[in-house]
Amino acid sequence: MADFSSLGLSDWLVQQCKQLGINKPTAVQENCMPAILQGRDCLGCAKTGSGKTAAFVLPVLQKLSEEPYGIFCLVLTPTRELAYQIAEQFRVLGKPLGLRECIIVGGMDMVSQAVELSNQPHVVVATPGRLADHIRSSNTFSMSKIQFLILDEADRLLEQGCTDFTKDLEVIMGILPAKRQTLLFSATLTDTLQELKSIAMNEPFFWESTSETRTVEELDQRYILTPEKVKDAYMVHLIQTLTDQHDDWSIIIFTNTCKNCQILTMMLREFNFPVISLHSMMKQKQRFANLAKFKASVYKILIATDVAARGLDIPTVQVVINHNTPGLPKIYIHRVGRTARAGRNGVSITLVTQYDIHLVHVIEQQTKTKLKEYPVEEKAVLKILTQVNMARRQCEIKLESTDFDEKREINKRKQLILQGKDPDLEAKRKAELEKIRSQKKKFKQKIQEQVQRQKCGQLKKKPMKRQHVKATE
Ligand SMILES: Nc1ncnc2c1ncn2[C@@H]1O[C@H](COP(=O)(O)OP(=O)(O)OP(=O)(O)O)[C@@H](O)[C@H]1O
Repeated sequence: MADFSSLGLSDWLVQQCKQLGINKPTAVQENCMPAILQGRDCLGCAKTGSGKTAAFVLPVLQKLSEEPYGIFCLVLTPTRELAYQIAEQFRVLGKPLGLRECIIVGGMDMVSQAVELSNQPHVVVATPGRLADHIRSSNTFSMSKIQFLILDEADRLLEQGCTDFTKDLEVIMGILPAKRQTLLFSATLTDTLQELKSIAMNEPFFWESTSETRTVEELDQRYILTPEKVKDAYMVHLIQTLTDQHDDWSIIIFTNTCKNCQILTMMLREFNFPVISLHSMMKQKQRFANLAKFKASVYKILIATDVAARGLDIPTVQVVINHNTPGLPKIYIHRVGRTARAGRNGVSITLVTQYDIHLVHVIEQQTKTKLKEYPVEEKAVLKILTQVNMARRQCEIKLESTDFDEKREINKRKQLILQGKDPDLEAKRKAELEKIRSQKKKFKQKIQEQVQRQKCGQLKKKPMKRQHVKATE
């Protein structure tokens, strides 16, 4: 197996790695770093927790130490928390260089960001929306000398999910030099491979780990089959059991909406669990503060939406619970990848209701693994069922009395405005679409009823015909 020196890193960088316990390159590092150091574009696809960040940070620092000038490297990433994490890796590994990095993400002060950008940092780590805003609104910085463009979680940046980055990416690409190295990394590149290849140029080097499965071997993947109405009781019982048995374990619970995230947090607090939440309706400072408290194990349980599904590297996380079964295998892979990182063990437990069984089958097919049942003592769950459901209802009522829904509406409107859309027109369009859809549904129903009636009529007619024939015979 190669060591970092033989891959082309200078002694100072090898020493920096050692200080962080990074002694031997992982497969993605061993394979991608030489190509990057040779100046090639690179697409790297490796499992969660396999060291993809260092696979691009180390070669960038190596090149920067040889030729430092201007804004040297731009890293784009889908979430704000991830931007801070990546910037920290640059800061720690690049300390001997006196590296100046700057983080450009939404929810933080734009003026101080503009000042930092105009001071020509070596590395900019950004979420696309906020960086595009800076490009649109000021000309106090230049990215024309960029040597490296890195898209971390590249497939997420290109897909048109609930946050669509494509327009912002266009703005950003517009100010970057054509001559640059482009590096794209993710644990799930394959769906968007062709698009990604077109962003990278010069025959990119492509490396994908050859493993059979798409999740790590150290991860024990489980499921619990539960009726929808008993799901929360199963979750409370599960957390109680896990925290009783392992008081040093940290747990992340993923759920599908901000509102659910809020309600579950309130509900688990009723049961005195040390819970904290992370979702996109929280103020950014609160998001960072909560994540920091979870990382420092001040709170052992984090309830989050998919804003925390990708990239976050928190070694103490031993368990991931999916409160809802993810609708896409890709989301499942990233969520459960928050545990069992860098060779450690971990457990994932997915709560599966009667409506989600087909989703589990698709997940199993795509990840090429079989989820095993997690044994639960049903009697114990039934004992707490009424108490849990009552607590949930009370929390729902409490939340309804706050301005949470109103804030959500305002947030939606803000998002639409940022996308250049008129919220009122959009609402009208949505209502019209809904009307058309319901008309279509009614029309379809009518036709079906008619066909059904005709069929019945024919069935009744047929024996009559036979009778008639008989009669004439
Ligand atoms: N060569 C190495 N030896 C040991 N640990 C390493 C090595 N390289 C990176 N690590 C550590 O492994 C952990 C996971 O790395 P990283 O966050 O880069 O994973 P990733 O592949 O980007 O995962 P994800 O797909 O979830 O974003 C980090 O704590 C990092 O410090």
